[in-house]
Amino acid sequence: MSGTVVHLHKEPNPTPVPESGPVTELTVVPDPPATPPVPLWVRSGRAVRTAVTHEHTRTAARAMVRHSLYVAGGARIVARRTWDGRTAARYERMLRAAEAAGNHEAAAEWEERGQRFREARHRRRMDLLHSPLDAAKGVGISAGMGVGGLVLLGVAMAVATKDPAEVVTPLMAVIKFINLMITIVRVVWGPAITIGPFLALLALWSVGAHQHAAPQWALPDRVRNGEGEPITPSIVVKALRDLGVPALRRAITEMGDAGASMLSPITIAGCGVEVDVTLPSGVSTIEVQQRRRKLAENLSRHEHEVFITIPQAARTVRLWVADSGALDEPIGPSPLVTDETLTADYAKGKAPWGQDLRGDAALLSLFQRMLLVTGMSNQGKTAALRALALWLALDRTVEFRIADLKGVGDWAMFDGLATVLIQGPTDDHVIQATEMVEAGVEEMNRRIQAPAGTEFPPLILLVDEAQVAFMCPVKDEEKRPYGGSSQNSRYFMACRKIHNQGRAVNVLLWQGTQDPTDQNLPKLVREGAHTRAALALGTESQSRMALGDKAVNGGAAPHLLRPGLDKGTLVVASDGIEIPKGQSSITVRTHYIDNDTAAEIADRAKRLRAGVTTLHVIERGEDRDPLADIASVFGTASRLFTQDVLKRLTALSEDAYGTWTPGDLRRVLEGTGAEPYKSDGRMVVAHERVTRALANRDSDGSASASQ
Ligand SMILES: Nc1ncnc2c1ncn2[C@@H]1O[C@H](COP(=O)(O)OP(=O)(O)OP(=O)(O)O)[C@@H](O)[C@H]1O
Repeated sequence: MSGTVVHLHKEPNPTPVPESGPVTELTVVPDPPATPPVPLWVRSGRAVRTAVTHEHTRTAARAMVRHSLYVAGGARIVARRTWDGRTAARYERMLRAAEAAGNHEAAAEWEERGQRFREARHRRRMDLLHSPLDAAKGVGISAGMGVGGLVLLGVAMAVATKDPAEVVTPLMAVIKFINLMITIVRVVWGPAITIGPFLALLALWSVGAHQHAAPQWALPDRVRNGEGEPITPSIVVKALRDLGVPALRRAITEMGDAGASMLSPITIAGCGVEVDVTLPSGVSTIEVQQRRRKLAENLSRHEHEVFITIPQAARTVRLWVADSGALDEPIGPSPLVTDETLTADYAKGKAPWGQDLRGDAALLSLFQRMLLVTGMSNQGKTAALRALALWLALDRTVEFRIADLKGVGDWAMFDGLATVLIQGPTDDHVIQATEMVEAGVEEMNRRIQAPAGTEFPPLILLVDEAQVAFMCPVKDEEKRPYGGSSQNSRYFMACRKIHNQGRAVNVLLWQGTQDPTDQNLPKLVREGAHTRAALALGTESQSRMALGDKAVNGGAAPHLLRPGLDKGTLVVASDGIEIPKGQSSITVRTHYIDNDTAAEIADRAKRLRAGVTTLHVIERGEDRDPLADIASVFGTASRLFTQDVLKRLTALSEDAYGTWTPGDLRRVLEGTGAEPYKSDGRMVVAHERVTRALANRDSDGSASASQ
């Protein structure tokens, strides 16, 4: 017993090791108890089940059923074809199809054709009534003429050979020939009778196999899952029939094979095919559009590989179906990368942004268009926006002022290229970005007031991650919020002003924003953009915010792009890009330009310019104390004209007061008791009143501070 025990504790007094060395103790491990044998019937059952359910068995069974059914299916097809050929069934079917599709013109035409067919058939049948007599007569005459001819030939031979027996020689030769024929037929007939049915079955099998005339489950895997299957009219019609729209199903069932008359010719379009479907009456385009996933599955495609748009023709949907997997292939590099000599032209040029689904270059005109790019996080919004900016930067007349409210260096390459570059997500950065856009508004106003015909270089105010600005809770000293969308929200109002009037004087706002909501992208701002583009979004309502109702009603569906997989793919609604007639949007797969390459392109753009000094922090008014500054510019004067106050303030700080107007001065002095007033017909400011206002404010401030 002790031999089978394994001690888990250390031996307190280890046995002394004999001098000859340690003794190895062997432990006897008992055999595990023998499992009772599984009864034979259970084992046989298991073996049978494994054999029956094995993939090879199933494939073989499927093949057997399939090939048998091909023969039956082939027979059905041949019978129908024969029936169609001999009766007016085809015309009836086409007539029903045209009626089901609501195409009464075509229905009338098919009815007329059917009528003509029946008349011709009637004539043939009537002819057939007289024909046995005519045929018998014909046979009699030709036989008589044949025998006569042969006898004449025999007579000629008899005269020539002087042998009267020759008269019947030609006749006998023909009789022998007929006899030979009968013998041949007799020999061949037996085997033909035996082989004939097999050949007929083979022919039927071949027709059935060609048409895949077997139930879906019995077809080979390749055909069953439709992988890589080309899109044919019958596949499209079947996909539409099984879409789950009862009216469509009924109409197509009534049409039978003639359902294909709903389709335009299927044409190759880029890495897929395109087909227009004229829907039967009673089926609306929206019903098809809403079932995109089902339609895609019926066509053996993924949802993102089928696009449904509404062209101009009434009751018509346009389907674009990608070749299986083609959309997952990357598109080539941007021409900005491959062509180092590329330059841009703001007014006449178009940015090479990517490719549309047809594989054609997607070129976007940026001329006098406000831009809005939205999308879920990390889908390529910044990259898409930056690609446009990089192209436009190759036009040396364009000035950029950029606020990147994420600030992780995505726009760092614009340092030395943009005149303003704000990078960071804090409230301070939002304040700076707001002031950048407000300065743009001032520039816009200056331009609007310039003499007519003045040319203005393009000024692009670019705010990436603009939602940060809209959501900023900070208020300025006049209690005006920087964020929000109220009438006194500073960022919002500045954007609206640029949207309203900036276009004509080339002051343009480009914004990139994430996950749009009514709060982080107010309606008026999103609708102010002329070019709206969206990467993958979460919901249809976001798509509506991003692109507008019109685009989404017309089939734009960025919410159906696959987050993560469709990075860089945008749905674009703009008149700056060529959109197929009748469509309201276009899907563009953009070229990706990474940070390093972007920096190289930015360097090229910098070389085109004489050297730009980038301002990183905007000199802000509130860093100074306007009232104290006004008080300080009087010197010994008791009062000054408002114009002189402004001049002296500008001399004090060009950045803070260089753009001030008398209105700004009035705004600061309003309510202080030191407002400008008229003296001898000119507006003046009194030194003593300003000093008093400053003293009052300071004492108020200290009073409130001491409370
Ligand atoms: N056109 C494109 N093709 C392929 N991949 C792309 C494309 N554009 C962007 N990507 C990929 O997506 C990643 C994120 O891009 P980007 O930073 O532009 O997204 P974003 O939407 O601005 O992100 P976020 O706003 O959340 O910071 C890139 O690092 C890149 O890998």
